[in-house]
Amino acid sequence: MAESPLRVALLGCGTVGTAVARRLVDRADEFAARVGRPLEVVGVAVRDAGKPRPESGLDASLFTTDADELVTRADVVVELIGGIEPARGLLISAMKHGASVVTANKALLGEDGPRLYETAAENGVDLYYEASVAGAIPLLRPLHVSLAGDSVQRVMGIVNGTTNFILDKMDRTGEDLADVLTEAQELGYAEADPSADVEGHDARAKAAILASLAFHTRVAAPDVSCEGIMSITSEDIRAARKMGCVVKLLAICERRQDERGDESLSVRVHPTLVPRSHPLASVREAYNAVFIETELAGELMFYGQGAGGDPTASAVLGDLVQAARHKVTGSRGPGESAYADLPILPMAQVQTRYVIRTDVQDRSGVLAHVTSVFGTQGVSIESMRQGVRRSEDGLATLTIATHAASDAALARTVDQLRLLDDVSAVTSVLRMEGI
Ligand SMILES: NC(=O)C1=CN([C@@H]2O[C@H](COP(=O)(O)OP(=O)(O)OC[C@H]3O[C@@H](n4cnc5c(N)ncnc54)[C@H](OP(=O)(O)O)[C@@H]3O)[C@@H](O)[C@H]2O)C=CC1
Ligand SMILES: N[C@@H](CC=O)C(=O)O
Repeated sequence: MAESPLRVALLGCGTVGTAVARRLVDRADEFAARVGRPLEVVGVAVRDAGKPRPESGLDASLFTTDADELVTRADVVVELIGGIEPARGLLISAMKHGASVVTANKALLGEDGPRLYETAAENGVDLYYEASVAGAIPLLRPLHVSLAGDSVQRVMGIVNGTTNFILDKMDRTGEDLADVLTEAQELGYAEADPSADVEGHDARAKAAILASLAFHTRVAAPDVSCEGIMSITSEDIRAARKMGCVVKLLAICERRQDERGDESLSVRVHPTLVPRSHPLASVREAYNAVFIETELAGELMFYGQGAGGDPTASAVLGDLVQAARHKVTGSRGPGESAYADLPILPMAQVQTRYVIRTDVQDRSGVLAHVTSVFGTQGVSIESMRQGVRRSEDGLATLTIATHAASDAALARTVDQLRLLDDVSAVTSVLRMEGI
């Protein structure tokens, strides 16, 4: 007798949901072979059930607006709606009804991950979310499973495709941010509300997920210091180019140890100058790349497509197969590990290198005044370069690169610079990594 199918409910049929559905339809036999039983899509919850969706390959009768009912009659629920509610309530209800769940929803995991892990554990079901960070790249399972015997020191990378697409295009064409953002939206990379991308909130949620897995501790999105790319101008990009750098939005999660040996974490997202010779500088378009530094393995780099329907569907479907196999075989995958309970270092104490651009009066004594401000605040200067005097305003650009300094000391330095008569404006302050 033929095996009865495993029931799959899809929540959402947008950019990612459509790609997932299409593949399930086109490769039904392969999925049945991999899982050990056929997968049957028993329903798809959407906002507009009457909208024609021929690209999904699914029968129109499967579409419904009653997601609450749908999740009660599935073995595996795949959530691709996004946002906090109704996604959270639906996932919790699905797990309470005995379904394993797969989601690509980093906003929800960043906000309320522990509640979801607990519900999964209480109900003996799987919760998988590989697609939530870095789209297609197999990253979370290697971090959580493959590196479980090692000790992660640092995770640093480009985890938002939309902002990388924007910064890369600005670098290559000299265009302004607003023009390039529209193109990223049209290509399906951006979130429903693109401010989540450009203000760094999407990368912040991903950094929280990465730090939690890397350091076996609980980090939520609000714990992550976050600056987006809205203030980056084409002038910043040109100036970076002159210095042999590119600007990238990086997520950085680091384990620190003080003199007494006490451990803490720094988790942050901000635009960063990266030398063109660094591998992260060559990450183009909507690609993502993540470096992991561990005690035993050393440096690992993960690279691939971080956004878009098909690439993200790859990760979602991998999770679906895994969850479905467990349903068939009865064995569970790895659960959450959050025993370490490490404190998060406040951003003011985090040490990075900086590049500060100022417009100064081109007259004698100016360099001495500027360097004395840095000296007073204990910020060590690595190099200083003055451009030629501009005919239109008589000012010159002075670019100062620092050695590692705390965020707080740097902020005081910038405040003091702004008070100097010689300094007409501090035009840019950027952190620098990857040297
Ligand atoms: N796009 C990408 O490149 C990536 C996205 N992700 C994540 O994947 C998830 C889905 O993203 P994406 O496919 O781009 O999103 P879309 O906005 O393209 O699609 C969202 C889908 O959810 C449906 N929906 C919205 N609200 C409800 C609701 N209240 N009840 C039922 N259905 C609803 C929409 O229905 P309708 O079609 O009727 O409007 C639509 O089908 C998000 O969590 C996102 O962060 C992760 C990695 C990459
Ligand atoms: N909007 C996100 C989509 C994937 O997570 C991005 O641009 O990376």
